[in-house]
Amino acid sequence: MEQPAPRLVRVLVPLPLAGPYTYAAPDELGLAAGDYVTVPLGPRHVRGVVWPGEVDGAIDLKKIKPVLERLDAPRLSVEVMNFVDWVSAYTLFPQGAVLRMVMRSGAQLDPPRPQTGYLAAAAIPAGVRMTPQREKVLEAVRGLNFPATPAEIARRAGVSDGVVRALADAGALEKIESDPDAPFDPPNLGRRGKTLSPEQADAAATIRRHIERREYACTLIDGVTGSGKTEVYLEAAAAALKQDPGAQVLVMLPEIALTLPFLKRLEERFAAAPAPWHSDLGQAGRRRTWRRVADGSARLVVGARSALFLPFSNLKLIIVDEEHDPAYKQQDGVLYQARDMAILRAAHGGFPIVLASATPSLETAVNAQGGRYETVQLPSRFGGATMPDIRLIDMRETPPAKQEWLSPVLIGAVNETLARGEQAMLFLNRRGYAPLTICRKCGERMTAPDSDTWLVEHRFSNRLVCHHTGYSIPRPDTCPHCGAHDSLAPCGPGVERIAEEAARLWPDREIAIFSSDTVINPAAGQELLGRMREGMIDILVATQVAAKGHHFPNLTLVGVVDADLGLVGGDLRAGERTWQLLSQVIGRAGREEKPGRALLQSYQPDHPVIAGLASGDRDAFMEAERDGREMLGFPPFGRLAALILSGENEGHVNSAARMLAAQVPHGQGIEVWGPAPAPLYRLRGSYRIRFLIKAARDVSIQNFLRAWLTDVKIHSSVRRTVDIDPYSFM
Ligand SMILES: Nc1ncnc2c1ncn2[C@@H]1O[C@H](COP(=O)(O)OP(=O)(O)OP(=O)(O)O)[C@@H](O)[C@H]1O
Ligand SMILES: [Zn+2]
Repeated sequence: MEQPAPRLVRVLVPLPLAGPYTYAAPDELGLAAGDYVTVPLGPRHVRGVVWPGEVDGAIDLKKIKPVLERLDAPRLSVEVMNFVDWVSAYTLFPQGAVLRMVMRSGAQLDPPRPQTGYLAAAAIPAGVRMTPQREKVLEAVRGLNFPATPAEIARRAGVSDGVVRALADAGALEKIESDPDAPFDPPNLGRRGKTLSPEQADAAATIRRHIERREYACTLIDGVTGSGKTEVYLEAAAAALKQDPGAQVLVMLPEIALTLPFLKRLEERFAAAPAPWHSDLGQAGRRRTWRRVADGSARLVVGARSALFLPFSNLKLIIVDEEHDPAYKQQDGVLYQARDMAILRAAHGGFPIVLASATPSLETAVNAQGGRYETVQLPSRFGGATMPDIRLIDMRETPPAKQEWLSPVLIGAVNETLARGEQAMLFLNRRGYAPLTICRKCGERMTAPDSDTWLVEHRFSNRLVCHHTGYSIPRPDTCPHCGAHDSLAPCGPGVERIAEEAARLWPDREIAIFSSDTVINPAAGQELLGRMREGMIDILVATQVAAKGHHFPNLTLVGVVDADLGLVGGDLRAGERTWQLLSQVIGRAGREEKPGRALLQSYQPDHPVIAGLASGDRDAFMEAERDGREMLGFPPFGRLAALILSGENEGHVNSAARMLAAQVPHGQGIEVWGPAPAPLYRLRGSYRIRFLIKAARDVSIQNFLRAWLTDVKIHSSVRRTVDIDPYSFM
């Protein structure tokens, strides 16, 4: 008798393959689209997802292998699967590479392993011998409000694991088996937020109307720094959560430094901690959030850009805070713009999205002007606080002392501020001590051996570091080129050097550096921010990590050490970015009753960006930016894509570039520039060549690239990376 033909399914695995593969679906597994499964792939077993859509007709049944098992996890929703397909079609990265962002390592699909943790026992059994080390453990355990592992307790107590285990064995600690995927407490929706000002209430009502209609709509909250945008969108979040008992809300933030204080704020608002998603979460924390987002029980999620790819079961609102922030662009792996993809997600999911910013991106501003987004405005600070007074310091007229960076005018302002018992921030968006190290003897510049990049001196760690690749070496005593002793001289300042100058000027004051080097983990960041808020720090020397979101009540002076810094280089968004960053930083000053001021040190005070910041005329600046981009047909008036060829064999990279250049297809409304050596021609030992493709708005740049790239076969050692809507031109 003939076997009945097996039912066939498509399975997408989280690998950069062409698309889903076909497998036989054993009846007993009862498979449906969205199920997580294990399938054989060559000699390996891999995890993937049963993908929607028809199996390709021409299939050799003899070659079809069966799905091996179905994994125990809630089905991936059709919406998320569609989203994976759209992101793939938009970015031109394979579906499997996008699915990988949803499935991660796949470890969260393993069955849960109960976690053993310990708390303080009610009493210490008689006869347990106490030692100073054991005392430390007991003290650490008494401070716990959750069962912790022996390793965690040991870390807190500053002893070895063995001490903890011995105490546990002696019965002095209580053993608790806990659910590693413990559900998140539901948000308390009966709790009311802060009483909104009339402007805030209007803004919130507009967004609520979109939520009630259960339709896609994009609303921009355009409000100055400190205007209370957060309170407005929290009202919207509450409304969406109330509307439907299963609804999920995602709040996206550009950076982890912002995430932690924000989690606290939400916890206060909803009397329950939201589900967090960020790089510092650890395996267990990630797993818990992932599983609870998948089963729908995590209703309020706060995360960095990758949170957009969590397996939501019922997402009903997305909020993108600081929507203009360039950190929303993912710069490795699948290259995507999380704000743009969030809008796509909401549009296809048929639910509202909210963007918030004090300095909207030009893309967003143009969409708002064109009526594609609705805008709600908060033109003044909450509670009557005034906007800071902004002044330029012309560095040509009042220069700093030799080998110093603060002009007498800024120094005077800091003195006044400190004398009033207030705090100052000195802002310089450059990590480390000095961006360049030069040999005074032979003129050699210290560069990375495998990249065309300068090595940045870091005094804390006494190393020279490449900021592009992370490569570093101990700071040498002799010049590697001419061998001269003690000849290496730092050129220019980074935050560490500014802090050194500040310590010379204000030796009795408390000075702290806030940058990603000095704040190595979120806990350290929290601690520093706490000290700053409480006024224990007089002068904070900071990079852009301190620029956004923070609220320091007693900070009244912001000094921008080098306002011109971001303007160099031919980046299409250099002016816009400088504007946004400096507006954010300035916005940290005077957020409560004491008025704030900002001083910008500049060697080109007439530059339109610098002059515009000083006059505070955002509309004029945006208008000029807009006209410039429109004239050149740059985004959002046209589309851009970059094609980067890279490889360790320079000859292969060059010939691939020539082949591609020779076969550029003809396309209406499309221009291809290049090939040209990338500004960073050598990076991590690879040679890099770039093309830039510009298309009119109504042309599919993806179709053009697909046609071009599938036709040309290049050497297998050459990597080809497509970057749709590039933000980096290096
Ligand atoms: N309706 C309100 N009632 C009481 N306090 C409020 C209200 N709205 C805002 N605030 C307070 O004002 C300060 C600024 O508000 P918020 O952080 O929401 O502003 P923002 O516009 O998001 O700021 P930024 O863009 O600078 O980060 C916060 O301390 C906040 O708690
Ligand atoms: Zn030398």
